[in-house]
Amino acid sequence: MEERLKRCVALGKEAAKEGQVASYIPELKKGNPEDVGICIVDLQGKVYGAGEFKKNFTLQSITKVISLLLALEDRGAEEVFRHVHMEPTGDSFNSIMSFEVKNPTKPFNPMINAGAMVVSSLILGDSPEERIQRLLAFTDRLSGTPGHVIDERVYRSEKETGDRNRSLAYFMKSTGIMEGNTEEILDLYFMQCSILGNCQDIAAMGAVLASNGRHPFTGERILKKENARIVKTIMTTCGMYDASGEFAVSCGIPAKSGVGGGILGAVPGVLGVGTFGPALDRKGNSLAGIRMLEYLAHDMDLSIF
Ligand SMILES: NC(=O)CC[C@H](N)C(=O)O
Repeated sequence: MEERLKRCVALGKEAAKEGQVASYIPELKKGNPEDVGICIVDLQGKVYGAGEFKKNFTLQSITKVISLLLALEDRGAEEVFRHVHMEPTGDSFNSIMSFEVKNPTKPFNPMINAGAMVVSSLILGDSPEERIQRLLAFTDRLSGTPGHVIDERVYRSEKETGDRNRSLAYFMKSTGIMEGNTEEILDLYFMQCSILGNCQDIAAMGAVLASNGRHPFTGERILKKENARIVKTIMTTCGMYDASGEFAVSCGIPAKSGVGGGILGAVPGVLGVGTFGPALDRKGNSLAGIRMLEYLAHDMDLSIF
C-alpha cells in the first residue's frame, strides 16, 4: 500500500502542473501548487499516507458534507429537504443564474454554495458561536482527531471578498427560503469553509461514511446509517460540482472536493480516502486529487459502479 500511495503522489504532482491555485479568495493564493498528499483509512482504522498527508489546508466545500450530516442528525431528512433539493445542477458551485432562472423555490443541492448556506442555517444552536462550536466538535468526532480550528486569515479573507455568496444569501432571504439572520448565516458559512484539516482527517470521515456511520478508530456509531447513505448518494451525484458526471465515470467513488485543494472519498464497505493538492482545474476541483483517485480506483477496483 505504501508503494501504491507513493505512485499516486508522483502522478498527482505531474497532473498538478496543469492547474492553478484558487485566487478568488485572496488568502488561498498562498497555497503551494507542488504540495500533494494522500491518505487512506480502512474500516479497521488502519492509516496509510504518502506525501503531504499531514499538512493542514482549509477544508472549504468539503465542510458541506460535515454541515449536511450535522443538519440531518439535528433535524432529520424530511426537514432538511424541505429547504434544499437533491438534484445536480450542471453549473458552477457559486452560480447565481442556475438558481434564479431555473428554480427559485429552493437551491438545487447541499453541495453548491446556496444549498450549503441553507443547510448551515438549519444547524441547531442558540447563537452563531454555539453553532460553529458544534460544527467544530462534530468535525473532531467525524475525523477522530480533537482540536479542529478555523484559519482566521482565510475566514477574514473570505468575509471581505465573499460578495457572490452574499448575493446568493440575500437572494434566498428575499424569496423566503432562508430564514434567520442573513449576516450571521453568512458568517457561519465563511467560518465553516475555513476549518483546517488534513488528508488523514478527511480520509477518516470518508471511512465513517464508508462504514455506514461507525467510526473506524473506535467502532462507535456516530451517524445514523440512513444519513450516511443519503450523503454518500449526494456526493456521487453532486460532490464534484459540474464535473460530477465525468468523475463518476472516470473514478466511481462518492467524493466531495473543496477549493482549498482537498477531496474526501468514501468507498462503501471498503475505505475512506483523503487527497490534497491545491492546483485546481477550471471547475474548482484538485487536479492532483482527481488523478490520484482515478489511479487508485483502477488499481484497487474501487468504482462502485
Ligand atoms: N468550492 C468551494 O470549495 C467553495 C467554498 C468557498 N468558500 C466559497 O464559498 O466560494
